[in-house]
Amino acid sequence: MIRLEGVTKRYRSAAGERVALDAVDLHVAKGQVFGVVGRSGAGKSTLIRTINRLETPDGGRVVVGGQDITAMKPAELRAARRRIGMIFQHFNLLNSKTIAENVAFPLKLEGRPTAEIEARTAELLDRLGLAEHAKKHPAQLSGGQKQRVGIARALACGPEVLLCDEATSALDPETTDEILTLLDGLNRELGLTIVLITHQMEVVRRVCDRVAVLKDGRIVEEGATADVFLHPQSPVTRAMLAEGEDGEGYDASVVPAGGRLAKLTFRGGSTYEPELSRVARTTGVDYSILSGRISRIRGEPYGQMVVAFTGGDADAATAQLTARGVVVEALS
Ligand SMILES: Nc1ncnc2c1ncn2[C@@H]1O[C@H](COP(=O)(O)OP(=O)(O)OP(=O)(O)O)[C@@H](O)[C@H]1O
Repeated sequence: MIRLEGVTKRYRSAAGERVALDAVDLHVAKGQVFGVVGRSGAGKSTLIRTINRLETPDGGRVVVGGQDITAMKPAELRAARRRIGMIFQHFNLLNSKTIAENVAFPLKLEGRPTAEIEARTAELLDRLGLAEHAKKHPAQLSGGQKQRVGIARALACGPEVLLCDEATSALDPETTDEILTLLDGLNRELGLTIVLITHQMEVVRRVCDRVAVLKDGRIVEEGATADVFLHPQSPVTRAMLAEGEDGEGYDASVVPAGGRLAKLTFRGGSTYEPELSRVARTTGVDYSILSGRISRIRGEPYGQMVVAFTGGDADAATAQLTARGVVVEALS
């Protein structure tokens, strides 16, 4: 659905030249929710803005729905942008217009008939739970309500792709959750392809099928969200994940002499199975749990824990756990 091929972007300023994107390749399949994470200055905003050409790359190509966005003339680009909605961190609503007028705005720009504009606007306001606010102005709404107006406006022309530029960064955790639930529903119900950029790993954990990690304008890691979260490869991914977690550390000094330390990852059905006690019974190992958590990544349950094995046959325990689909990583 979306393909970036060798996309490069440089900014020139008095301070010199800055490479914001360095030969980025990316593929987002139709119907996916794709997250791009990275630290401040990594190039996330620049990347997402190349998809609807709010930023024009210096090199490479951006192809959306088979069409090369980078090669388009202005009229073609205007037509292509109808298929690509966008929402923003600070909502970017028109403050002098009512909520209904904000939602109707893209349809008016397109010159759609008044009756159609009214019907479509009413439908969107209803869908996003904003009908009672139609005549209000943005200043009268909460942050979460304003973002829902932003989403309604972005959906007005029936896009296939929704770009979300730090869409929940200005919201409190509860409202963030509400907006993420909404985006998740739009993806599942309408098949909308969503690309979001964020510095919040929790946002990716909640809604993204795949994630790319950006550092200094380059993708340092990319994969299915569960794979990247449970087995991060790059230092920046590990650091960003560690920041969001409480009590993830463990005290290795408590490991009994001769004990073997391992990180165990359970996914899907095995998360709730008593695998450890089964294996302990048959191999005679004892285990102590040093840290652990059970959670979900885009709805899929997983468990991850650090354990110390002592006594019995630790090799057999590792082999049995692996055979049962548990990923065992030796830490000592
Ligand atoms: N218009 C501009 N002129 C000059 N430099 C820019 C411009 N826009 C971005 N940059 C620089 O390009 C780099 C990437 O910026 P970008 O905003 O894409 O990063 P980001 O990951 O979105 O960061 P943040 O999370 O802070 O928004 C940064 O070093 C930034 O200072």
